[in-house]
Parts: sequence; structure tokens; C-alpha cells
Amino acid sequence: MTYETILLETRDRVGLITLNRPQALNALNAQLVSEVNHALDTLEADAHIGCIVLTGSKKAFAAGADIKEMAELTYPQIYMDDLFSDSDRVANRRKPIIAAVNGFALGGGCELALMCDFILAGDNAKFGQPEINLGVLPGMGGTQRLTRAVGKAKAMEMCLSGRMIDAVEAERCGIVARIVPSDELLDEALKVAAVIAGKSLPIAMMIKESVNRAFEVNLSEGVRFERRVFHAAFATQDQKEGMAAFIAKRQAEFQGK
Ligand SMILES: CCCCCCCCCCCCC[C@H](O)CC(=O)SCCNC(=O)CCNC(=O)[C@H](O)C(C)(C)COP(=O)(O)OP(=O)(O)OC[C@H]1O[C@@H](n2cnc3c(N)ncnc32)[C@H](O)[C@@H]1OP(=O)(O)O
Repeated sequence: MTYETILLETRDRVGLITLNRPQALNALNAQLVSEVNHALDTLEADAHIGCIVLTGSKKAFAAGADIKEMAELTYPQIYMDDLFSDSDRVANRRKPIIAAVNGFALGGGCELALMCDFILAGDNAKFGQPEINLGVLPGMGGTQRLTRAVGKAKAMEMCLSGRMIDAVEAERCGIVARIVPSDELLDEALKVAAVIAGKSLPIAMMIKESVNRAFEVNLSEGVRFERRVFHAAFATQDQKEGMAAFIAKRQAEFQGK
């Protein structure tokens, strides 16, 4: 498939998706959404790919949903189409996805980054949910994932005021895992992704499931779920290889089984 709004590359066992609508600061229009989901389907189906990096440009990860595409939409139209119902397709991917954010991650851009497993931010990154300035509210999980990431006070202030926060504040409040000099961000994200891709993919998927379960159930249920998944890890060849390699004082070679 030829993509017009994204770039898709593979770097050994890492898939790299770059949002590529620089003229609109990577605003998320229907074509871009469709192309990202197609690229993710391709990378999920590629057994050689163990981790995915999603990034944008130096100036913008994504400046939100495409306002020009949304402005004339009507309630019956978007209700019947269940607009953005496919947006969770990023959050439900099984392979690890790292969001490498330089510049603006606003509205749907912030929401898209929060759907990924963790965010590495360049020191020029800016996050925000400014939808209230447009007479709407976050519509792709922003009031939910942001609140779970940073707590009610910060989420409520960001959504009600539309205030952007910089990378330092985003790391301090828990949106961002780490800050990296913006010129080094992509290299660092690819390096971390290569480390993850070198681990056991089924175990990485089990970790994603278990961590994400914490958003869905209470602590005792979550601990019980994690324990069952831990037990299941002993059905994998990778568990045998990982522990045997440690005992033999050698590097494990995981087969993804
Ligand atoms: C993708 C995988 C699947 C995931 C599903 C995705 C579904 C689709 C997304 C759904 C999300 C819906 C719910 C969401 O919560 C709703 C929103 O996101 S509403 C939009 C929120 N964003 C904003 O309000 C930011 C708007 N932009 C700005 O405030 C400014 O542009 C800026 C970012 C502060 C930068 O300012 P400047 O540096 O001055 O640059 P310009 O303003 O001149 O912009 C340059 C150029 O880009 C165009 N542009 C910028 N942002 C958008 C946008 N959001 N939509 C459309 N176009 C945008 C701007 O118009 C300029 O273009 P020009 O007019 O010059 O042609």
C-alpha cells in the first residue's frame, strides 16, 4: 500500500511509523487514521517485528484531530457513524508501541500518544487537551487516559483551561516516561524499541495485558490476573531459555514461543 500521510519503515526488528502531514502539523484526518491503522496491521502481522515506534516531526507529533475536517460535521452524522470508535484500535494493539513525541501533542495528538504504551518526549514537546477552545471536549480518551495517568487535578485543569504543558511538567506529572534532547529523541526511541524487540514477544504482550488490566479492575483482581499470567509464562519456551541462560551466565536468545 502507498501511504500519503505517513511513512512506514522497519529497522531490523523495530517498525517505525512517522506521521507525515507537516503542512497541517500532523493533524489527524480520516486518511491519516486509516493509514496508521493499516501500517499497524502490517507490523502486527510481521513476525520479525517486536516493537513499534510512532513519531511525528520536530515541530509536531500531532496537533490534534483535523479541525478543518471536523468543523462542518453534524451530530446525527457523527453519532450514526460512531466517529472515532476505531480510535481505540491503537490502544488495543498487542505489540509494544512507543510514542516518540517532539513538538506539539495536542488534543487527539495527546490522546494518540497516551494510547501508546509509553511516551519518550523531546525537550521541546508540548502536551495539551485544548478542545474546550474549540467548543468541544476530548473525544478520544483524553478525559479518561489523562486522568488515570496524572490524576484528577492536573487532568481537570488541562481540560478545563486548555493549557499546554512542557516536557518537564509532563514528565513530572506522569504523562512522559523520560525526556530526551529533541535531536536525539528518535535514535533513543529506536534504541529502546530494539531492546524491547530483543526480549520475548509473548512475555512483552503478557506484560502489556497485565499493566493495562490495572486500569480495568480492582487491586485484588489485578494481582490475581497478573499471577495467572505469570503462571502462564512457564508454558513458554522463552521462560525456560531465559532462566537457563542466566544460570549458564550467557545471553538469552528468545524465540518468541
Ligand atoms: C491515528 C491512529 C488512530 C487513532 C484515531 C484518531 C482519530 C482521529 C482523531 C480523533 C480525535 C478527536 C478527539 C480530539 O480530542 C479532538 C481534537 O483533537 S480537536 C483539535 C485539538 N487541537 C488543537 O486545538 C490545536 C490546534 N492548533 C493550534 O492551536 C496551533 O496550530 C498550534 C499547534 C499551537 C501551532 O500554532 P502555529 O505554530 O502558529 O501554527 P499554525 O496554527 O499556523 O498551524 C500551521 C498549519 O497547521 C494547521 N493546523 C494546526 N493544527 C491543526 C488542526 N488540529 N487541524 C487542522 N489544521 C491544523 C494550521 O491551520 C496551519 O495551516 P494553514 O492554515 O496555514 O494552512
